[in-house]
Amino acid sequence: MVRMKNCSDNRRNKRKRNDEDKVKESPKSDFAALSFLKDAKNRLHVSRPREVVDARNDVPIVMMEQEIMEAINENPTVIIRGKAGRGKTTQVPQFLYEVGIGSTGCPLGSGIIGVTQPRCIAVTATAKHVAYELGLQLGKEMEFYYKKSRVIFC
Ligand SMILES: Nc1ncnc2c1ncn2[C@@H]1O[C@H](COP(=O)(O)OP(=O)(O)OP(=O)(O)O)[C@@H](O)[C@H]1O
Repeated sequence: MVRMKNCSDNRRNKRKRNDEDKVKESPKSDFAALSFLKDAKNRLHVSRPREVVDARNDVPIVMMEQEIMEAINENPTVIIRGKAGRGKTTQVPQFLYEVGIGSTGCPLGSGIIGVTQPRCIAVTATAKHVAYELGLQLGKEMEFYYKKSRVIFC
């Protein structure tokens, strides 16, 4: 599980330092999939508008991109727990998209990056927001559906 950190909490800061030590002790470079994800040629080019770049800097989860991607690389299932508005829904799909997950040749599997939402209105709003942040055309490069299952597919 990746748990999002609250910097004002001393206990969590202590845990953060411990986590950093663990990362130093166990280099992750042996994983084939991680090599793929780190290889710049597999990354998809995303050109975000300046205001999007600035806005994303204020979203807490963006600072945890590397930690989250390493967890995804090493585990079949990853649970990310964090307060509302921290960026789980809108940012994690962007992390995946940018490194080429879902694209042909990815060792973690090709296909789609799928996001679910519990309400129709959230489906539309989230899809529009993520498409805007990634500079993708909704309906062409990114799709969304809300039928009985209320599932959004990006
Ligand atoms: N449709 C939207 N329009 C504008 N800004 C949005 C939209 N959706 C999300 N955001 C912005 O992105 C930030 C992260 O939102 P996101 O939905 O990814 O958080 P979350 O951690 O998934 O929250 P929750 O647990 O409630 O689903 C929000 O704080 C908000 O500033």
